[in-house]
Amino acid sequence: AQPSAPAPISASLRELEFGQLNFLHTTDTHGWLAGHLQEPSYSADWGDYVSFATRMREKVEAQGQDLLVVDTGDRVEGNGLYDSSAPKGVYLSEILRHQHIDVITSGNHELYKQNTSEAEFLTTVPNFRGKYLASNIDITHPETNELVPLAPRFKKFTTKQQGIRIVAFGFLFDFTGNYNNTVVQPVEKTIKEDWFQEAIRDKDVDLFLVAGHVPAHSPEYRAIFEEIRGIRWDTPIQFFGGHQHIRDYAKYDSKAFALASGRFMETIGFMSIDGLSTSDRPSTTSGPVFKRRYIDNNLYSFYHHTGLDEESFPTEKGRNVSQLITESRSALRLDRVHGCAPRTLWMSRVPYPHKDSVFTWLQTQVLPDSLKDESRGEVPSVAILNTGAIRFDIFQGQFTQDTIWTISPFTNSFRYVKDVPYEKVQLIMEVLNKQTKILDTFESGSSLPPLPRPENLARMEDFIVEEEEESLDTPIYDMAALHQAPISTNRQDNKIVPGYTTKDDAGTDGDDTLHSPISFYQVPNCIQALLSANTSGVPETVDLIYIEFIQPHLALAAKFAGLDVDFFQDSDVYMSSTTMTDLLLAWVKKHWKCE
Ligand SMILES: O=c1ccn([C@@H]2O[C@H](COP(=O)(O)O)[C@@H](O)[C@H]2O)c(=O)[nH]1
Repeated sequence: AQPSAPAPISASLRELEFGQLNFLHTTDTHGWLAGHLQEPSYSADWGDYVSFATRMREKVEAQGQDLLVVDTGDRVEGNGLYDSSAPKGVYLSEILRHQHIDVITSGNHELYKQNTSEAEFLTTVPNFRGKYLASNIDITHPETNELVPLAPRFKKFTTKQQGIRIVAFGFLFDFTGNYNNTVVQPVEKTIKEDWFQEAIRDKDVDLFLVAGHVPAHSPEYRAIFEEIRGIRWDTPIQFFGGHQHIRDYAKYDSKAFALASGRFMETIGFMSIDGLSTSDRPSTTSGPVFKRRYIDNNLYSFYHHTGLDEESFPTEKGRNVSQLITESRSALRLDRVHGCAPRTLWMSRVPYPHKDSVFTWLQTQVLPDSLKDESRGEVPSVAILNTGAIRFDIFQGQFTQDTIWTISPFTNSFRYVKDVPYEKVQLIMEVLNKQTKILDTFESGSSLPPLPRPENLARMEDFIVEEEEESLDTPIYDMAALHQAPISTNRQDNKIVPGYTTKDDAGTDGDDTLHSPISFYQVPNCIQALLSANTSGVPETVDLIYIEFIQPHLALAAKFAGLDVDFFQDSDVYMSSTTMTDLLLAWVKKHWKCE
C-alpha cells in the first residue's frame, strides 16, 4: 500500500470458494491504482494487487487448479495518477502493465477523445499483446489512416494446469459517444459476423469467456448469451462486465453467469467454476458450479484469502510496483494541498438538496461565486450542470491535487446562449431531469450518453438507512488511529464498518467483508443555479450557461420546451476556456483555507 494509505480495519470475512478454474477481475478502475488514501476498506494499491494475483496463482496451481486475471476497461479518467500528467496517462500505463492480465478490454472512457484511444492503440494494446481483445471496436490507424481493429477480435487458448479450452471475446456496450477516430459496432450486429459465428461453432471448447465493458444485466450480454446458446446449448459461458460502477452478478441460465466488479479499485471480483469438462477429462459432476465473491481491496482481505501475512505476502514485483506508484505520485505532486474541506460532502449518501450534498454545495456556493464572464456584465444567468460531471465524494480534511481529479476529471468547459426566457429554462430542466423517459425516445436512433453518473442509473430507488442521519457529522473512520494501527488478526476486535452490502442474482452473501449498509439517494440528472440576479423575483430572460457535455441533450430538450434556439450555432464560449475542474479548484483555494 502507499505510505500515506490508512491501515485496513480487521473485519469478519466470508471465505473464497475455489474451483477448478478461478478468476480475479477488475473494472472501471479510472486511474485509482494508488488505492484509496482516505478509506481503509479500499486502501491496497496496484502493487498489492500484483502480489495478490501472484499469491493466488501459486495457491490454486499448487492444487492443480488454474487462475485467470481479467480487466474490463475504463482504466482512464478519474484520478490524478492518470489525469494530472501531460500527456495524460503516461505514468498510469507504466504502472498498469506490471499486472499479469490474461484478458483485457477497452471501456468507453478509452474512446471519448482521439488522444486517449490512440494511446490505447499505441501503448496499452502492445503492452498486453495477445491478451487485449476488441470484438467490436475499430480505430483509424494514426499513421496509415486506415480503419483497423483496435486489437484482435477474439482468441482461443488453453489453461496452464488443466488445459481447459477457452474461446474469449472482448466487447464494449453499444456506446455512441466516442470521438470519430474510432468505430464501435453495436454488439447485436457484431455477433452476426462470420468470425463470431465461426468462433461459437468451434466444438472443441470447454468455456466461452466473454469479457467486456458491458453491464452484467444488459441487452448486449443477453444478445450474446442467446446467440451462443442458439448454437451451443450446453457449453458454460462466463461473462465479466462493468460500466455501471456497481457490484453485480447475473444468472443467464444454470451454465452462464456474469460478474461485474464495481469501480475505482474498491473491488477485486473473484469467480470460480468447478466441474468443467476438458479435452481429456469429461465433467464428473452433473454440471459446472459457479461461485462469486466481491473482495474489498485492502491488505486485510488479501492476507486472509491467501493465508499469508505482512512478511510472506508481498512479492518483489508487487513491492516495486507500489514503489513506482509512490514515485509517480510524488513526481505529479498529487499530495500538494490546495485547501481543507470543513466537512464531508456526499454524492448519494444524503438526499438532494441537503447541507452535506456535493450538489447543494455546487448550486448554492461554487457556481454562484465562480461562474462569471466579465463580457456579460450584470446580465442574470442560469447555469446547468449534469450531476454525472462530478465523480466522487469530498472527504473532510485535506483537499489535494489528487482530490480535484477524483471529483472532476473531465475537460469540459462552459458555453452559453443569451436571451433565453427564464420559464423556458425551467421547462428544459424538467425535460433534462426526465432524460431516460423523454430524450432517449425523442428522435428514433438518438442515443445520448446519460446525464447522471452510472451508479445512479444502476440503482433506480432510494435506499435509506434510518439511523444514519445522526452519524453523518462523525467521520466513518478515525484516520489518525488508522495510520498507526497494525492490522489486527484478533477476531474479537472486528468492527462492522459501513460499506458494500450487495444484493445480486445469487443473494446477499457476495461481499467478502461484512459491512453495515450505507444510504443511497437518487439525485437529479441536472442541477441549476440562478446567478447574478440582483433583482428580487425571477428575471424574464437569462443567459443560459451550461457545461458543454450536455449541449446535445439541451438541443433536444429545447425542442421539447418549444424554444427556437440552435445550440450548435447560437451558443458561445463562456469564461474562455475555463473548465469545471479549474473553477472548482479556484473556489477551494479561495474558500477552504486550512487552519
Ligand atoms: O465529459 C464527460 C464524460 C462523461 N460524463 C459522465 O460520465 C458518464 C459516463 O461514465 P462511465 O464511467 O463511463 O460510466 C456519462 O454518462 C456522464 O454522466 C460527463 O459528465 N462528462
